[in-house]
Amino acid sequence: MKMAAMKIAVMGAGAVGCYFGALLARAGHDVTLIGRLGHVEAIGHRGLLLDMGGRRHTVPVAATEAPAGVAGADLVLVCVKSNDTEEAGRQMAPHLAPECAVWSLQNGVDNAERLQAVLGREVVPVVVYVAAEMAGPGHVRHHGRGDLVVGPSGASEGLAARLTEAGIPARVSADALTALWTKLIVNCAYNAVSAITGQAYGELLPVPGLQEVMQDAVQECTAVALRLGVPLPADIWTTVLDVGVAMPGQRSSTAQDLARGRRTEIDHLNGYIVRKGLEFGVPTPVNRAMHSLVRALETRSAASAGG
Ligand SMILES: NC(=O)C1=CN([C@@H]2O[C@H](COP(=O)(O)OP(=O)(O)OC[C@H]3O[C@@H](n4cnc5c(N)ncnc54)[C@H](OP(=O)(O)O)[C@@H]3O)[C@@H](O)[C@H]2O)C=CC1
Ligand SMILES: CC(C)(CO)C(=O)C(=O)O
Repeated sequence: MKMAAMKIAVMGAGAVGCYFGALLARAGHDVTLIGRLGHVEAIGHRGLLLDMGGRRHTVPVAATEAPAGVAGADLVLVCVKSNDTEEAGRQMAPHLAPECAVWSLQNGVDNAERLQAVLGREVVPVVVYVAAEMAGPGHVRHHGRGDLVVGPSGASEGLAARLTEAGIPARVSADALTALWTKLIVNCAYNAVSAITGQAYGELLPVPGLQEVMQDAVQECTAVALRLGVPLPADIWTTVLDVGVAMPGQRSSTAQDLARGRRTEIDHLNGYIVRKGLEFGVPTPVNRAMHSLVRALETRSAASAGG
């Protein structure tokens, strides 16, 4: 028997939100994207463009600037950057239906917790494995993967099954926090270094001494995770190294944000480790240096963007 379509809202119509929103709309779900005017107008005018697998798809989907677009949704996917979490939460809060499930599809380890504090309801952390970018207004380009690891909750299994049917492999795992932390540590190793040097991973890994600096950052992250009681994979450095080796041409999202004059998520990557280190008495000098240097670059790129 065919299951009824779900009503799904995406808060933050950017790369991640448009990619998953497009797949869900194509599978017949009633999707509303909530985003900025340029994207909303383009999507309203000619549909959402999705470049995937060497083809361009035009996906008819509702799009609005109004946070009230979450009203009546069975599921809200929160896909804003980590700096925008609280604001997005405050905007959505008055409109959420009582039974609506809220998932955080964001990098960083505390978005679900921060959103939960604003909304006063459960928010499920979801680890997102995808490479996607906005190619223009209402136009998303998919580069690879597209699977989710979903934190456990009463509704997680049922919803993950529906997403999997829609072509989004989603598995529920009690280890979602460990997976989020592993991703955070990868980001803490590469993102600032790539942003500061302007190099791709295949260029920076062979630089004498740089891997040792990255290893020091990873060791600090591991010490913080241990203090917080978060289990990590046994050889986390191998996991970190493998990511860079597998994508030699990649520059970090932090490097890309800086190049576009956008605020980075560094406060929620190395900056998070520094804050937690201070709170629990764990020294984090390498993460502190990475965080401060990227903040300095942000100031410079904002000043040049302003003229
Ligand atoms: N892109 C990728 O491949 C991956 C990204 N991630 C993570 O996913 C999260 C989302 O990233 P990504 O999709 O790349 O980011 P994007 O910047 O592409 O998308 C976020 C969008 O949400 C908009 N937005 C922010 N606040 C609001 C609001 N209150 N109402 C409406 N729209 C809003 C932003 O607008 P504006 O820019 O004007 O603020 C932006 O257009 C991040 O945490 C990222 O680290 C994880 C895995 C892969
Ligand atoms: C490319 C990757 C996986 C590692 O830095 C990433 O998540 C990012 O750039 O934010």
